[in-house]
Formats: sequence, structure tokens, C-alpha cells
Amino acid sequence: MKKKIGVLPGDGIGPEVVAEGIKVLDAIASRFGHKFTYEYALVGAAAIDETGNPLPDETLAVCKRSDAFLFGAIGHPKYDNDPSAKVRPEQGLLKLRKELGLFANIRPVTAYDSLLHMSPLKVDRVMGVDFVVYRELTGGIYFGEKGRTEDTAYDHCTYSYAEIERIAHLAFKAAQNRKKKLTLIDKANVLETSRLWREKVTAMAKEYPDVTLDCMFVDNAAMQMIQNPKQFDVVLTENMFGDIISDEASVIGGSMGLLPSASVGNKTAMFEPIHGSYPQATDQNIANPIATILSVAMLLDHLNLIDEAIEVRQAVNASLHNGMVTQDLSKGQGFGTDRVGDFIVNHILDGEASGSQNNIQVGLSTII
Ligand SMILES: NC(=O)c1ccc[n+]([C@@H]2O[C@H](COP(=O)([O-])OP(=O)(O)OC[C@H]3O[C@@H](n4cnc5c(N)ncnc54)[C@H](O)[C@@H]3O)[C@@H](O)[C@H]2O)c1
Ligand SMILES: CC(C)[C@H](C(=O)O)[C@@H](O)C(=O)O
Ligand SMILES: [Mg+2]
Repeated sequence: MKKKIGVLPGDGIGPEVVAEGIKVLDAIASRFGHKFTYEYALVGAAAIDETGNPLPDETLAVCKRSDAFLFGAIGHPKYDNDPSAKVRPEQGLLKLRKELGLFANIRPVTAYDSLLHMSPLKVDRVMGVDFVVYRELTGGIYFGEKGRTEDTAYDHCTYSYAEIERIAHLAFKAAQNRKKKLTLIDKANVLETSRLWREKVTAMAKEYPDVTLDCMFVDNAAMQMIQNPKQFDVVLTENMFGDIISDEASVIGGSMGLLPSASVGNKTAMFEPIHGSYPQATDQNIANPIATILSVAMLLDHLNLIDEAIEVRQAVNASLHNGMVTQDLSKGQGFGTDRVGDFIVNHILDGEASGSQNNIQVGLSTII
């Protein structure tokens, strides 16, 4: 199969983790006889430095003509620490989502048995956690009218039935294929937009009689996610609550560096780790590449390359199981970003990690 893949490495650790994702795609192409062609494009602070624009037209064009695209991360401290900056890297990502109509951001949360000891939560709370967040991505407070006078500012939050309905259908369908439970997270006791969400989603539940709908206020949900994360199956929520809740959820499994995502709409789709540009780790070969590699697995699912996606996930499982992990998942110094990628690539190419597994176990006893 021939596919065109856009590649937007972005800033900070973005290029390093994306390089590992591309190595994995190359390994899949070689093992399964596919041809992936890559078109690289600038986004974020890297694009501002070069063109003055966080999302150059050419980048948008690359994404539009791709079958799917891989995104690293954007963001740079020089903008984070300057509230008056008019042009910001994040605008590139937001415009990309909006222009391409990527309205649903899907963020799976998994607790891996081999990492239970790395979770800040007790093992019995974490073992078996497996849920997925459906975060609305092109509406709400992120995209409402914004304004500023000298001492006052506002960000409007607006939602329509249509915006709620299209992602809610995806979330209900996902629940039908999973444990048949949907939790809507909102703040309907205070916000008018949340009442609209609750009204619409509750009405839609009648079309999905096999799915149990639970509605939860976001403050309670933030607590429940730590106290009893196993209760969740599919979580549906608006843009900003989804951003916050999914970062919170990422620690359940042991690290932010594990959570992948897919952003889908009606045309092309974008695949990216949920984490940011982690500037402190730039060029140090310490960032965890697994969130990006699992985003590659989601990209393969999207291209209907299901066996290939399974192969990637199995290779990731093997790396976790063998302690072939970066420092965020290690009690010692951990392995480099590229070494973790190499292990996953070799596992895919060999079909199994052959003799190298034994060497890794020996290495582990000295490092962890
Ligand atoms: N989608 C995106 O591109 C995206 C997402 C979030 C933040 N950002 C941007 O990134 C910059 C930094 O933001 P931040 O520090 O709040 O969030 P961040 O996600 O970059 O990092 C937060 C913390 O998560 C951990 N972490 C993140 N990625 C990791 C990885 N691959 N491996 C191991 N640990 C990892 C680190 O402990 C890090 O200190 C900002 O400019 C922000 O706007 C971009
Ligand atoms: C960088 C920022 C605009 C982005 C968001 O808030 O959506 C990020 O936090 C994410 O989760 O992808
Ligand atoms: Mg975020």
C-alpha cells in the first residue's frame, strides 16, 4: 500500500520523538511491504523563526494532501514567558485543527502491567485502567471571541448542537465497541454551554440504548479520575476540560510520555502525543518516544492497517516489559530516546526481539 504521510516535528523534543515515530513507520513499511512517502513541514516556533508564521500556507497544504500526518509538539519558553507576544507557536496548532476540521481528539489511557510500580497511585487503583477520552477540539473557549482592555480580558465559550452532536456520535459508537459506558464531563451546574452539552447528549442516549450514560461535573471527575479511574470507559467532554483531564489521566499509567492521540474530522487526520515540547529535555535524548510511537499505531489504524498497528503496540509492550524505557519510567537513569526507538524497530523487524532481549535484561540489572 502507498500512502502520503505529512510530518510536522515542531519544537523542543518534537523532532526527537517524531524521528523515532518515522523509524517505526519505516520498519512497518519494510516488514509489510508498504511504501510511505514523507513530506516534512514547519510548524510552531520553528516556523515563526523561519517565516514569521506559526502555520505557513505550505504546511497547511502538506497536511491537506496527506493521507494522515504526524505532529510532534510546539511551544517555546520565549513565548510562554512573554504574555504580550502577538504571534505564538500554539496558534499554529490551533489553526491546523480548525482549518482541517479536526473536531474530535481521541486520547486513550492505559495502565500497563509492567509499569504499575511507576504510577503515583496505588496498584489496586491502577491495574486494569483502560479508558479513552473524546475531547472536542475545534470549539469552546479556545476559539470564542477574545478581548482585552487595559485591566480586563475575556474569552467567550460557545457551543452549538451541531458541534456537540458530531463528536458525541463518535463517542457513543466507541462505547458500543467497548464496555458500553459513556461519561459526559461538564460543569452543567454553572455553565450554560455545559447545560447545552448535557441536554443534547442525554437526548442522543436514546439512540444508543445499549450504552449507559453517566454525567459528571468536572471538579468531581478530576477527583474520581484519581480515586477510581477504573470506572471510566469512554469519556466525552468539551475542549478545555478535555485538555486538563487528559493530562491528569496521563499520570495514571506512569508518565505523560506514554499518551498518544488522534485528531479526526472529515478529511485527513492528525496523530500526535498529548504532551508538549518539554523544552527542558530538548536535544538531551531523554524524552520518551512512546506517546509518539503509539500515535503512529493510531495512524496505522486510521489507514486500516490493523495488523501493522497491532505489531507496533506489541513492540511497545515488549519494550515496557523488558524495561527498555526512558528515564521518566525508570528508577535509574533509563535508556536514550533513540535506544527505545531502536528496540521497538528491531522488535518489529525481527518479529520478536530475538537475542537482544537477553542483553537488555542484563543491562537493566545494572541500570535500574
Ligand atoms: N500539543 C502540543 O504541541 C503541546 C501540548 C502541551 C503543551 N505544549 C507546549 O509545550 C511547552 C511546554 O509546556 P509544558 O511544560 O506545560 O508541558 P509539556 O507536556 O511539554 O511537559 C510537561 C511535563 O511532562 C513531562 N513530559 C512531557 N513530555 C514528555 C516525554 N515525551 N517524555 C517524558 N516526560 C515528558 C515532563 O515531566 C514535563 O516537564 C509550552 O510551550 C506549551 O504551550 C504543546
Ligand atoms: C498547546 C496547546 C494549544 C494544546 C491544547 O491546549 O490543546 C495542548 O495542550 C494539547 O493538549 O494539545
Ligand atoms: Mg494539553
